[in-house]
Amino acid sequence: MVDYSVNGSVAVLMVNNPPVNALGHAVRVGLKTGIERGAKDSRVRSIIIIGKGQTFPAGADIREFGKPSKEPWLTAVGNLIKTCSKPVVAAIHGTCLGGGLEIALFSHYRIAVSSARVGFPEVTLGLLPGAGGSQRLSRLTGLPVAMEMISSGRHVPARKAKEYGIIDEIVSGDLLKTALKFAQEVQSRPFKDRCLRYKVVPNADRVEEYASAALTQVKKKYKGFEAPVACVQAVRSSAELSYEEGMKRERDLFLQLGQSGQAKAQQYAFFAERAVTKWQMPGGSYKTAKPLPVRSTAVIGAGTMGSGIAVCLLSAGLPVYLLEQNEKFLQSGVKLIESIMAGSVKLGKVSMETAKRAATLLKPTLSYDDIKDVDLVIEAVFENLDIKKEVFSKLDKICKPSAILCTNTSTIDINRISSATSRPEKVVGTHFFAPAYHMKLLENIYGTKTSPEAVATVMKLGKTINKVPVLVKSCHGFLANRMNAPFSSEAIFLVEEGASPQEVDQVNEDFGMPMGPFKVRDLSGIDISWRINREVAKVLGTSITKETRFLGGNRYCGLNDDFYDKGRYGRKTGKGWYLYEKVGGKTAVADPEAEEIINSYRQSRGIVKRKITPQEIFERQFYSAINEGFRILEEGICNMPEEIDISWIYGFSYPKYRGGPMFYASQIGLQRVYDRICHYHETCPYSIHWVPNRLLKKLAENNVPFTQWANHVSKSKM
Ligand SMILES: CCCCCCCC/C=C\C=C\CC(=O)SCCNC(=O)CCNC(=O)[C@H](O)C(C)(C)COP(=O)(O)OP(=O)(O)OC[C@H]1O[C@@H](n2cnc3c(N)ncnc32)[C@H](O)[C@@H]1OP(=O)(O)O
Repeated sequence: MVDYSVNGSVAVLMVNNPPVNALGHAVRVGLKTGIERGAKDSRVRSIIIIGKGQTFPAGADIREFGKPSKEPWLTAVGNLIKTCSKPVVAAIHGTCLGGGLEIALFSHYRIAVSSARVGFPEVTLGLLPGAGGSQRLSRLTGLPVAMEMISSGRHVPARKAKEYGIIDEIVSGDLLKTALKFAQEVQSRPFKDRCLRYKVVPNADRVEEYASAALTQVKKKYKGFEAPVACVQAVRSSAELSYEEGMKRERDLFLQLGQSGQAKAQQYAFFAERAVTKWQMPGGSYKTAKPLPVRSTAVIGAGTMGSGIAVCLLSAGLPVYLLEQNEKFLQSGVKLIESIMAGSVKLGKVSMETAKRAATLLKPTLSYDDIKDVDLVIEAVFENLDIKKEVFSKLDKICKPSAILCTNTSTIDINRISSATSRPEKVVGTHFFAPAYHMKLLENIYGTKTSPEAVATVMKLGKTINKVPVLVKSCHGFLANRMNAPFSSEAIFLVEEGASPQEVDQVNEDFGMPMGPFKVRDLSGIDISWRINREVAKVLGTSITKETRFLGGNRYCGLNDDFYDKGRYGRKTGKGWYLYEKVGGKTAVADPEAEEIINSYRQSRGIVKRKITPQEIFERQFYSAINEGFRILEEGICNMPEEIDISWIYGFSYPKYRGGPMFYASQIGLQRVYDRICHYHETCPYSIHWVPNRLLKKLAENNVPFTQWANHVSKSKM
């Protein structure tokens, strides 16, 4: 795990633990032994620590977290480096993160190639640097930078790290050769004063000012997360306490966070995000299917979604033909793209160069002929099967045979769309979430005839455009919207029965959702849900009237329709479930007129308002979604609960510190969740989503641990 060799007067400790040289137990033992050996070796006058393969150690081995820790701890290894009688040089390439940066900061010198990045991403795992990083970094960089770096987990490019004082020299050429030269040069220099613990924290007297600014920032930016606040507190202690006391404070905070549910959930989310990249479908998987090259693209439809999707492709450097049916719509799409780009530059999310390049890559057109040679098309027209089929039939005639034809449908079965083409194997769903340029989830959907090659292409495309792609099997609503349906229906049923929109939103926001369901409805537009309901009714061969209380045999609430009838479409009209300061405003306040609409709706239907507890609001929304999640698993719409959780985190901004709805259910205990679902099945009849799922029942009865759920899924499918 750590290879020891001597080159002239320099010992080289080469960490060899692919893929990221994580500092697992064997590596820690190897480093300890290597340092001790180098210190004793009479040929050796200095020591290099370097990573084999693609990176310097990228941190502790996260898989060891939560298991009994085995000595030596990283701190003990670091102390050996720090007190070594010979100077130690960290030679950095790739990603020097977490425990890796701890090792580098314990070393006497740090050199790095310009492509390297350094950082303390522990906060993203619900933790803070636990081996003294919060005490040493501030001594090098000063308090504001240390507070920001550690509480954000940001990866800092080598050049910036040099400016901060973290890196001593940026080197070029072969890293090992350069490091050997550097290590020889430093042999004659005194190095004891290089030890960071003896340095004074710059501007320590301004700690109060820096800490309060940092706390205001993190509480706003990372609302609900515990670790960022603890990170600021740990850095703060480097200025307020002695080094030893600061180390103790850091350790206490580390242990406190380590035992919290948030850390467990965030670490689960880390691995879940990687698990979903290992997709599988009948006939292929990430291992066997090869993606086709995507060098040129087209987006059909320049509305809000189409333009947002174009921004994603353009930002990744892909040429985009933007196709519309008339000049007016086309120009409005181009304007929208320009304004999204300008906004992203202003917010520092996109560089000016990227925006300028994007402008040259955008090709607005009214002609299908222009897109005949593109590698991939994404259709983003109105959510209507007939319109989509018409578009796909045209694409089938025009596009080259190898082109991948994607649809940005949010609900319609891919098989129904692909039936309009002679090449259903090339048709695949790419469901973006609004706003498309911001939300990270890309729900990719395969139909019965979609080829693994087409899937591999859109899974790769997702990564290219900086999304988190999750693969699901086609069905009505797919994964995300299928689970969202009971979740948001229950919100409206709760208001129908007696809760206020504010009470429902508050419960959701207290749980950590960035916005409650009624604020979301106001944002996306009450007219949109009104239209979707009519589409659903049409598919069911019926229509919606004032008397409609059931749709397709399921409970239906017409409150949304009453708001629509009053022209209250949400933010876009300045009023919806809430009142806004202006048309397009963002500040939602309770509105007596909205309350009146709700009251008269209840009266006209003979509904007696009742008091509903926050607990009931929470369970009705989240447990009904979880029940649907198990149904989705049982039907094989996805393969593992991680796919559901990642979809919620990146599609609906579900709080990462709770892991996702399925992980959350595992923490509550499946038997309890199942019992409550049975309870609501009795008390809220007429909603099919409360029929308790069989897979959930089976897993609950057998007390199956979360990690085994996926195995039971495949068995239940056989
Ligand atoms: C009494 C008690 C006293 C207390 C004493 C406490 C002492 C504590 C001391 C130190 C604590 C240190 C804490 C840490 O170091 S926490 C870890 C910090 N590091 C990270 O968070 C980095 C995580 N990794 C990444 O961000 C990326 O993987 C990256 C390194 C940027 C590489 O990205 P990419 O090239 O895209 O590769 P993947 O992300 O797909 O990863 C490839 C596979 O490697 C696995 N992996 C990555 N990092 C780790 C890790 N740190 N530990 C274990 N495994 C890791 C990842 O899961 C992929 O695996 P697979 O291919 O199976 O999916």
